[in-house]
Amino acid sequence: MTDVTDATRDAGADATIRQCLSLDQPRSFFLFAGAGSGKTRSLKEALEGLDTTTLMTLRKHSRKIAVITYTNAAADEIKRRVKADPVFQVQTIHSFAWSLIEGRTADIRAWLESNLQSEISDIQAAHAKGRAGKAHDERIKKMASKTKRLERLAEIRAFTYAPEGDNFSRDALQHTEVIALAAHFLTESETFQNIVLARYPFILIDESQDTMKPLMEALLIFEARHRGRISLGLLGDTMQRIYSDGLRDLDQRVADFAQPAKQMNHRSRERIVDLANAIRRDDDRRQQRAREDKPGGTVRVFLAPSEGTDRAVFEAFTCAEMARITGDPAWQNAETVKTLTIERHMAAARLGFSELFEPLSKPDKLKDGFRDGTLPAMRLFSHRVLPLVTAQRDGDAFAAMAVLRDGSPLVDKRGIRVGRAGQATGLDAARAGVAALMTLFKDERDPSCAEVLAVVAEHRLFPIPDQLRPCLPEDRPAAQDMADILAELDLTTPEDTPPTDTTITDAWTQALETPFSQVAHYRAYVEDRSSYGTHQGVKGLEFPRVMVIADDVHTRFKGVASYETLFGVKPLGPDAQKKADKGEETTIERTRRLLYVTCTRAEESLALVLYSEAPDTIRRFLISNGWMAEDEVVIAATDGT
Ligand SMILES: Nc1ncnc2c1ncn2[C@@H]1O[C@H](COP(=O)(O)OP(=O)(O)OP(=O)(O)O)[C@@H](O)[C@H]1O
Repeated sequence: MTDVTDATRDAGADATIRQCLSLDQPRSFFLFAGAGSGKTRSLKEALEGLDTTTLMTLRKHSRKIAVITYTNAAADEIKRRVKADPVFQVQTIHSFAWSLIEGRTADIRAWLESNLQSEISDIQAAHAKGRAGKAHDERIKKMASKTKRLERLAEIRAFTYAPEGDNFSRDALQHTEVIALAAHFLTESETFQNIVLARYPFILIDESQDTMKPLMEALLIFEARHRGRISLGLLGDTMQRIYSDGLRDLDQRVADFAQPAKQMNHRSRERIVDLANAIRRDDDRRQQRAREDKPGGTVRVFLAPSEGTDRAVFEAFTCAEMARITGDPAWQNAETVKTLTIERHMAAARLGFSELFEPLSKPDKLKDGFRDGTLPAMRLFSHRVLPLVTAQRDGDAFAAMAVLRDGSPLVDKRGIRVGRAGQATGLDAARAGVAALMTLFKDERDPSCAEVLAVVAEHRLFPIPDQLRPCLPEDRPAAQDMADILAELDLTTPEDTPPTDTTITDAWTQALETPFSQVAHYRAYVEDRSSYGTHQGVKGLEFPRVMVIADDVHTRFKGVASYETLFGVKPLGPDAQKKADKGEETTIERTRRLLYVTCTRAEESLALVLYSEAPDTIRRFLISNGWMAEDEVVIAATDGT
């Protein structure tokens, strides 16, 4: 018998996956294992390890292996590992869903028609019961726009969809529609199921605990119906489910799947693995082993009162202390410490884009898109104007032209056609617009976003999204002209929302006062290029030094998580208590999972910075629950020093 080592202890899991990925006898599997256990690595190795006969057979019959990742970055990493071999179709869930339904115009139209009709009748029913007021007006608007979309459905020749982009045009589908359509066809259409079976013998999903419920449900139904003809491979960790999109009881839905197990944590040093085990003990009790060649490691908690503590000073002190305790000077270099905050606004303040963040993160219709970088009005600045200005500053005419080609109606061939008699061609107009834009930045000036917007609109450099139109200076005819051009190019949003919502306009009016330089900080942040991340944004990643900041007082979306509740400073509210009694999820479980995800990103050392109304209570919780030793908790004086 060979000796079991850390490297071989979990080898059985990889062997099981290899057996499941068989064209003759495909079997579904569910690899759910803790943080750093090498799930993603197992996925890559399973793909790389496929034998030549299997690959040749797949190619011969134009079949593919679908690999679904949570982010584009993860997809790119896997593509690199499989040397971009087209037999592997690696993409995010939205791209995958779109690849399934793209081109099925008649079916999509029929589904949309019935969906819009039922949405309209739901709104009508609510309308009949409702009273006059804001909601009443909203419903009228919604009904009108949905009715308009319904009437124009027949004219659409082909539906379009950009998994990450702005789905503006009349023929564009929205993200939720694409997911719902794929789920619908997968469960309702036998022909569709046969096409999917013929195309994909194996569908592998990483981070499947967070895969959108409707599609995951549909895949499970589809798999059960065709068991033995397909391998649905699910990888993930229920303890790392951080979005409400994921299927809560996924682990109980896969009783018939092979269930390879893993014990090791290959990422973190022993002390960090011990903490992760302690956090998990109150949940599903799964425990991991650290590698023998990764002993030691450092964990410290830094507690300070939420009132009266200067966050910047306290966090600088934390880094200095961590450098001293670990003997690792990199703790004092902001770029080599990954700082994780629960919400973007905390990072926004620390990164310097608060003036954009404050107004735009409040209104319901803006906050999600703003936070995840998909809000069309924000993208005008972050994904059109910013790269254009950067390219111009760098003297990169090619890059500038690429930005214009991608988004400017002036350079779009339809835009050139719109040029009326006596007007300059689109290209000349674009050049003049860019020159005007760059004058704003002359002599190191940092213009406001409002100034930038005015120039963009006046020169029609880019389409002005609906939400920004009421903010355009009224004395310029460009606003109306732009609306005309948009109507002609059909670049309005599908439901053509009339931009009359004053909350949104007020938010934008305030945000537009922000110096344009903050847009670059914002973009670096949404693209995760800064040294700050959110609890949610770092799944799957790892960093040598991690600082987790928990600051309930500065948490806006109170329902998301509450460290004060997790650590027993605040009790659950009566409603939450009722939920808990019924076995439903509460803030405590959600916060515990977020804490688990963040702490397990650390490889070498971890600092937890907690601001609390009762630091002593937290200290007692941590020590009595065996999460921390006494000398691992550093507590600030009551005045925050
Ligand atoms: N068998 C192994 N031997 C050595 N290193 C490993 C092994 N498996 C994984 N690792 C390393 O451990 C780290 C974590 O692996 P990986 O990211 O695949 O884990 P994961 O289970 O997907 O993590 P998480 O769920 O926390 O995102 C990586 O640096 C990886 O290279």
